[in-house]
This record gives sequence, structure tokens and C-alpha cells, in this order.
Amino acid sequence: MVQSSILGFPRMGRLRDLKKACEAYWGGKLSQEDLLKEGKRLRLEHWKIQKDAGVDIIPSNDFAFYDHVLDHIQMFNVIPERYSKHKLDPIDEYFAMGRGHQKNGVDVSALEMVKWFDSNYHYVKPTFQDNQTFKLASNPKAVAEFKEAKEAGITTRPVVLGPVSFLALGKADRGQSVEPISLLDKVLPVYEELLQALKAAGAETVQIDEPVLVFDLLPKVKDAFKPAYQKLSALDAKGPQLVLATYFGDIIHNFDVIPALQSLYALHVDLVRHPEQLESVIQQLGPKQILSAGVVDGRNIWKTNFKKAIEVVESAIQKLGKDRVIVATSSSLVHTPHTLASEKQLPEEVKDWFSFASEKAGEVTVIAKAVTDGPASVREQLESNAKSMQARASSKRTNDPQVKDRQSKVTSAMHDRKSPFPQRYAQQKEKLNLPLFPTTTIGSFPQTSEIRVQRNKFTKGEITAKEYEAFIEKEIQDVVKIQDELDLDVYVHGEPERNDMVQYFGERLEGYVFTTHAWVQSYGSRCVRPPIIVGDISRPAPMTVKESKYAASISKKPMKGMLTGPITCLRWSFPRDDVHQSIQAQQLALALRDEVVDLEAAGIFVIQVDEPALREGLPLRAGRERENYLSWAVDSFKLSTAGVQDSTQIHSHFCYSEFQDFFHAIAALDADVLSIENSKSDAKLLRVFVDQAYPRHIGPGVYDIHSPRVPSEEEIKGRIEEMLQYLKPDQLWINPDCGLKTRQWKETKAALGNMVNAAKYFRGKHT
Ligand SMILES: Nc1nc2c(c(=O)[nH]1)N[C@@H](CNc1ccc(C(=O)N[C@@H](CCC(=O)N[C@@H](CCC(=O)N[C@@H](CCC(=O)O)C(=O)O)C(=O)O)C(=O)O)cc1)CN2
Ligand code: MET
Ligand SMILES: [Zn+2]
Repeated sequence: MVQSSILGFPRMGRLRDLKKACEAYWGGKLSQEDLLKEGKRLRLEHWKIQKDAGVDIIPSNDFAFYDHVLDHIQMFNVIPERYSKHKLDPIDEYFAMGRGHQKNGVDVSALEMVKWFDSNYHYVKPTFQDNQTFKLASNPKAVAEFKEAKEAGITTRPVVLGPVSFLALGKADRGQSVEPISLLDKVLPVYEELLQALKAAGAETVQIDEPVLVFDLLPKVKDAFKPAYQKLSALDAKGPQLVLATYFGDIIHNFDVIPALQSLYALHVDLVRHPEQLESVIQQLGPKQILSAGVVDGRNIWKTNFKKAIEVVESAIQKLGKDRVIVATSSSLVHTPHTLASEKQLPEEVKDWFSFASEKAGEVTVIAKAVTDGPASVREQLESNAKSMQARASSKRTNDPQVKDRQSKVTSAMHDRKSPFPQRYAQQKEKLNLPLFPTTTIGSFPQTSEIRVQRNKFTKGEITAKEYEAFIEKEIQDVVKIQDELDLDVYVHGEPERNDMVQYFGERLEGYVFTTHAWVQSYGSRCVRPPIIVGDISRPAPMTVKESKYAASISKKPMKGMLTGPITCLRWSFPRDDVHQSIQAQQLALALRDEVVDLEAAGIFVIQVDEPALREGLPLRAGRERENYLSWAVDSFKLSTAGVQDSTQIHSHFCYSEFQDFFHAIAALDADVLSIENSKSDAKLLRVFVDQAYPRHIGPGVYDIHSPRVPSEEEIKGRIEEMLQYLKPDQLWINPDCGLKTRQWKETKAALGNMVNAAKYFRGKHT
């Protein structure tokens, strides 16, 4: 019998119950006991959904209150002393590492959080000390949750992040120089202990995630697989059988590692992204090894094409036999929304094309049944699936000849600004008249509950558009006034009208549909509702001009227009899977180009086009695919911004600090000013701007915005001082790491006040 399997289920719950519980706990409105209870309730509910759908292999330990890597950090006691020394309750210590802690005399910032591979999910980066030791927690979460499920009558397959990935995805703590992978020998005994404890609790198999296998690996990381898995498979009867899981890429380039993995029970590969690896992976399997075939997309919301998926699984079965194949999701479903059943407002036509996590649970079981008992056993499901596929392929919604016509007329000249930077800058300087070390923010100001409540009322029809607009104007007035008081130099309107920087644009563009409940976790308790691209994209009317124009009209300093760039719109939406992403990006770029030009015509002469997702879209491995991506991604940014006069200043923003291997792409955007996340990284990273003689202007973030913690003026001065070792005074802008929408006003004003004072200090010193 071919088994069906899921690699991980979304944690938030149908109505973002986990978000609400965590935020209530942080706000002192929910007890610790009730928080833990809510976690338990959600785990049970999610196991049950999968069980009821008929899934054979259901994961546990995929749940996390904040992040699963953070769970692992705590489970293996990789807790830096600056957290452990406060002897907080375990759950508070956990949240302190995830989001910082500034309470009762404790003041500690969060661990660094970074993108999980090429997704919009963020994980907490393990930080290792030179003298790092590892110790299994007394009641390890993976064991506790396995037992919890078992008590509820569900035997699960625990998910554990593997040793090589755990180390390789981490870094040395600030001021430390340890190479994480060199800690392998020290960490393996703890893995052995954990696996034995799982086995003792009754776990027959364990999913051990080693997603780093899809990367180009440094030799020393690659070499770690052999000793690691020799050791872990030597547990024999004392340990569970291991299913080594990889996802988001192929593993062909790391085949020299596979012999070291052949003795493991099973190997999972992503056959949605890389179906072509199937043949060669099969050849590499050990004589009894099982293939877990990831054929149901864990990263998108399109219904699985059963016919195609069954073909893939059948071709594996032909070579391996039914007992050596598992039908699985390509990755964890944490990247997909909870259930399509909550969507009451989607047009029926398109709803029929989608499948969210709960529906995908059904899909793996149908495919497994089809190949086990033959297609006749699931005839009805196969027929209705074929109908959906057919309906989508022939739908009028997907195709807009006018959009295609415009794309055919795009020229290469449309991608370039009129003059090179020095000429542009001369004109901008005159027009904007900014001081040295100009201060600005990244766009959003706190999205207060008042704002959300008003928007919610408007969405539900409880207040009129006019009332809502008046409310937004009032918000803009307040934000402008606060910026006056803070004495910032380039203002923003604060984005109060936006639910999200991508969803907002999706809702204003043709070719998109959007949902009411399709939330996906981005980090911690924060979720996004990615709009869905179903057809060719165009802009029926200006999207942001009214608010920006109003904001400019009431402010005495330059007002920055604020747009989300084409790549970020694409990446943080659920993209179509029926046309190449470069085509979707160009359609978005043309729509945004019109918006940029309209903003300029409305008197907005600083325009920021955010591209925080540019880096995450980078194919995970170096090579032709990556170069290709960079070429169309950079082109789409340039196409969206190059329509303006030289005197209009184009900004762009990136909230990630890993720009070393990516520098040439950032430089190629030709943006006049870049703001980048930097506060939690070593300022040394800025050296690349010097080495490459980067000529334009840069604002490396001077403080972390993910945490409510207020940085002191001294701390910010220290940061600026470090930056000045690498960047020229007249090149440097002063700004936070990213937008402030997740913050409260109190800490925002305090932090920005300190930031402006720090900037003024250096201004005084340098003029
Ligand atoms: N798409 C996207 N990806 C991103 C980012 C981003 O800004 N957008 N930023 C980076 C970090 N990731 C982030 C992801 C989400 C949030 C965030 O703030 N999310 C909000 C939701 C934002 C939103 O869509 N808000 C809507 C809906 C708000 C809401 O919850 N409404 C209630 C009702 C109103 C109420 O009483 O609160 C409901 O629907 O139940 C709105 O403002 O209109 C949250 O989780 O709290 C921040 C950063 C990377 N990736
Ligand atoms: C994730 S990047 C966010 C940029 C956006 N302009 C903001 O300030 O929220
Ligand atoms: Zn950002």
C-alpha cells in the first residue's frame, strides 16, 4: 500500500487563533496556562483534520508558538547567556529570544530572524558560542508532542531539524568566531539522545529535515553528512527509522552525499519544483530505501493536477514497487492557508482552482489511493479534478490581450533613467535641499487597532467610504505632525490605508483575486494574506496618488511616495503557475510604472519602490537559473522606476542583510537611495559597498523594528560610528531597519527621537 504523508501543517488555526493567543499573552491578557492550553487545542485540531482526511503519516513537533527553529534552539539548549542568566520561565525565555524582552529590569534584544530559504517565512537563526555545548531539555518538546498525539489516539511522525541543517543555518554569535559546522561532534550525542527518547515513546519513524541539501554546500558542510548519519543510523533498534527530508530544490548536485544516506529508511524530495530529479534520485536510493515523493505543492494554493501527480508517482512505483513509495506534500504546508472552506467571497469559478492546507491533506490521500487501488477507486475525484484543470485552462479570466500587447511594445530604453547618477543627484540636491545624514523612515507607522477596526468596519459596510477616507486623512495628519515634532527630514504618509504592502496593491489591480481568511504565517504571530494572481495584470486606476498627494499638501518637508515593487508583489502573492514569473513581473512593472509617473505628476519627488523580496526570489543555487532571474528581476524594477525625471529621487528598500553575494543586483537597480536592514548584523558587511565603490546613497538600518525594545541614543550613535568606517558621510542616510507598522506609538516615538538626535550629533560633527 502506498502511504500518504504531510510534512508539516500550518500552526495558526482557522481564525489565526495562535496569533491571538500569543499576542494576548504578551499583552498580559492571557495566562501562561491558557496559552499552553490553546497550543494544545490547536495541535489536536490539526492532527484531527489530517486524520479525518485519511492521511497515513501525520507530523508532530511541526507546531511552534513562534518558530520551529527557535523550538530546536531551546530543546538543545543553544540559549545565549544573555537570555539564560535572567532565569525566566521557559516560555518567556523562548519569546525573549524570538522577539526581545524589555520588562522588569531585563533588557535583551531578539536573536536574528532571517528568511527560511526562498519563502516569506522567517526563522530564528541559531547563534553559537565558541565554547558552545548542547544539552537536551528535560521534557523535550518533540517527545512531549508525540506523546500528546498518542494519547489522543494518533500516532504521528515527529519532525526534527537535522544536525547539518541546524548548524549550517546558524551563525557564530556576535564577537564569537566558531564555525557552526565544527560543532557537529558535540551536537550529535544530543540527537542520539533525542531519537532514543522518541523511540522509547513509541515513534517508529522520524522526519529529519535536512533542507540545506538543496543548496550549493561548502565542502565542510557536505562532509558533515557522512559522520552525522552514520552515527544516527547506528542506533539501530534503539532509534526510530529516519525519513530524511529535503525541499524547495533538487539534490542532484549533492549526490556525492547520498551514499552516506542510503542506509536511512526513506528520502523525501520535492518533485513539484524539480520533477526531473526523480529518475536520478531513484538510482541513488539504497536497495531497500523508500522514496517520499513530494507531489502536492506546499508553497502554493493551486489544486494539484491529479493526472500529472499520479503519473509521477506511478513512474516511481514502476521502479521501486508500491511498498517503497510514499505520496507526500512537497514541503511543510506552513506556507499555505488553513482551509478554503472559510472563503465565502471568492468567485465560485476561481475557488474551484484552489486547494489550501486542509484540502491538500485530502489530495495526498486521493493520489495514494489512486496508485494503491487503481484510478477506478477514486474515479469521481479524478474526474472532478480534471474538470477543474480544464476550466482554469480555458477561462477568460486568465488572458488579457491588451496587457500582452503592451508587453510586446516594451523597449530596452524604457529601463534606463535619463541620466547617470551624478547628474541626477545634482538636480535632486537642489530640489530637495536635505541636510547631511538625512533622516527618514521606511514607510509604515504603527497600524493601531483603531486603524484596523475602522478598516474592518469599512470592509463590512458599517461605515461609508467617505467616513473611512476622512479617518485615513486624520491619521495622515497625525503622522505628519509627529514627524514635524521629531524633526525628521524626509516624511512618509504612514501607510494607514494599507492592510498590507502587497495585498493592498493586489486589491487594486486587475488579474488578482483575494481572500478573507487565507492567512499564512510570516514570522512569530505575524501573518499575511497573499493575494492570488489568476490572470494577466493591469492597473485600472491610480492606487496611491490620493493619499500621497494629500500628505504632501500638509507637510513642510519632502513627502516620500511609497510603492511595493514588482518582484515583491509577485513573490508575496501566490503567483500563477501557468505562465513564467518573468511575464507576471513585467506586467506588474508596467502597472507600477504608471503609478510612479502619476505620483511625480502629482508633485511627489521622492518615491520609494520597496523590493524586500528581491533577494528571497533568488534561486537557491548559483548558476544560469540565478543569472536569468536576476536579469528579469532587475529589469522589472528598472522598468517600474525609470519613467521619471532626473530630479525625482528613487529610493528602494530591502529588509535583509545578506547582500554580499547579491551586491551586483542591488547596484544594477540604479536606485538613488537604498535603505537596508543592518542593525543586527556586523557593520563589516557594509565593506562590500566600499570594495565595489558603490557611488549612490545608502541608509543601513540603525535599529531593529521587530522588537518593542527602544534603542538608546548612544547605541544608535555607536551604530552610525561603525557605519562611517565604511560609508562616506555624504552617502549615508539614517533610518530604521524597516517599516514601523508592527510597533506601538510609544516606543516608535522614543526610538525615532533617539535616532534623530544621533543623526544631529553626527551632522554637527561633520559640518
Ligand atoms: N506580505 C508581506 N510580507 C512581508 C512583510 C509585509 O509587510 N508584508 N514584511 C516582512 C515581515 N513580515 C510581516 C508580515 C506581516 C506583518 C503584519 O503586520 N501582519 C499583520 C496583518 C496585516 C493585515 O493584513 N492587516 C489587515 C487585517 C487586520 C486584521 O487582523 N483584522 C481583523 C479585524 C480587525 C481587528 O479587530 O483587528 C480580522 O480580519 O480579523 C488590516 O490591517 O486590515 C498581522 O499579522 O497582524 C508584518 C510583517 C516580510 N514579509
Ligand atoms: C517589509 S518592507 C516594508 C516596507 C514598507 N514601506 C513599510 O514600511 O512597511
Ligand atoms: Zn522592510
